[in-house]
Amino acid sequence: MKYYSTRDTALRMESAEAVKMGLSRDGGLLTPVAIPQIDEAFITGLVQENYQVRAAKVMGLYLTDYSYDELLGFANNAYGTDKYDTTAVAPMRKVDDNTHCLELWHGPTSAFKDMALQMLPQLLSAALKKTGETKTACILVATSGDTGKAAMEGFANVPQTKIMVFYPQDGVSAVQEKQMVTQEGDNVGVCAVVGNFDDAQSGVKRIFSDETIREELAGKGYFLSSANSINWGRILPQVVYYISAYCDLLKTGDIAMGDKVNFCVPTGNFGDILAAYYAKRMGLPVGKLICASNKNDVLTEFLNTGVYNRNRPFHTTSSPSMDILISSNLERLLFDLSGEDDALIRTYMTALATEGKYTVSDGILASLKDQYWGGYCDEDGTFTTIADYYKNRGYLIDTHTAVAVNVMEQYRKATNDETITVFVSTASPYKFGDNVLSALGETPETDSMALIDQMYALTGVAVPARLAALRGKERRFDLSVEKAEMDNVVHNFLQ
Ligand SMILES: N[C@@H](CCOP(=O)(O)O)C(=O)O
Repeated sequence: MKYYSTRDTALRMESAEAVKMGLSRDGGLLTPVAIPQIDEAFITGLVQENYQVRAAKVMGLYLTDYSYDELLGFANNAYGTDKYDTTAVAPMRKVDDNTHCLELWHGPTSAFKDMALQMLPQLLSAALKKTGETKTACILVATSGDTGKAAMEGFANVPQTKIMVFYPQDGVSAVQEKQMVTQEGDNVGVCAVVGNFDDAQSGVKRIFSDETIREELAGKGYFLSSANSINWGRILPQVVYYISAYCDLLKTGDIAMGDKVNFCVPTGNFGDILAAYYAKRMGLPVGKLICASNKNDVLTEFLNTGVYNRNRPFHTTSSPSMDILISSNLERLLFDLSGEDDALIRTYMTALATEGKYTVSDGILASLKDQYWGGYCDEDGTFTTIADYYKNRGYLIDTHTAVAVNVMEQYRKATNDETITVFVSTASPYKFGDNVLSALGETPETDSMALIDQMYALTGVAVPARLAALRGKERRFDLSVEKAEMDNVVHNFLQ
């Protein structure tokens, strides 16, 4: 399988090269030139397999310069019980006959990002060998809370890599910050940015596209790469869990082969719901993709009107990982829906960069509406949903998951669609204890570990071991910079 750029379809490279680069030099996203197709026999063949085998088989369709044994080895390393608190890896929880939850936070950092970021470092290390790379990869990450920790956890002490994470200074939860600033490893760095996630992400993209910086770094023996979902090696492992969820529903008899399933995904950077779209495009029987946003409703408006307009207030919410107004992965979706029209994508992305908005064609808008339904949930809705799920169903969910549940219910009300719907649970409630406790009517503690204790005392829900182990960990990083200083941070990090 070859890869090209959403902004240049003349480009060609192998998957190892695409994983290594992370982002195309032209600013576009590296994307497979074709979407492999799966049929009922392929899905049936996965049903009795464990998650690791499912991952190796699905990923092998795209990563044709990696062997099956290699991918299976990576999957065994990524998803073993030393990392995950359940052998199911991505377990399904039945909520009622029409509703299931795909829990993606059983990994080492208690967020869905682990599903890809326990895999990506292995794909990248292998890519360095496959491409004969002698330089060290400097992985730059922008995070609104979850990706940063998961990326550092995956890349800590991985040879021939260094990783620097930028997060918005006042834009992550207390537990997320504690996880990041206490990260161990000789090759990791963390820095707060005065600003929001979009500032951090734009800063990282600016460094990526600066040829002078690239040349300077090359002179020091480094090249830049990414662990954000702009890297194809992040999206692909996420495709796996949608196919796996379908297999699990077949296994339990909740659906029959060919039955359609909706997925409702809480969305910020558009990576997770894009992975569901790829699963559908591969031939998985999927109905609607329900795109759930928080008060930052740029995607909801876009899916309803075809106008993407980031010129709006940026809201800091109780679901900080979704506080994003520039959803990077939308570019891959538009590329696919436009019939791989790289010139059109360049036009849209230039307009986004210069005017902060673009409007898609009527044809693309019609396809968007056919595939997606977009809705958003404000803070009251988020809190009410957490309280309702806990009190009436005994299910403690985090703020991001609550946004998904709330929007799923809005969708059902608006459409009367009774298709079985899987909502995606992206993080443990313990990562967002202050807001979850407030939703349950409690006055939250301020310290991150006290919050964990308080939630456990109230609910008795098991605390993820790696979060409990944060207690007493010393802060290693306390750097904070203006966004214009991010280049210097990278330079200093690589001295
Ligand atoms: N929600 C993310 C933001 C970055 O998203 P990514 O999927 O592109 O890595 C976070 O928690 O950091």
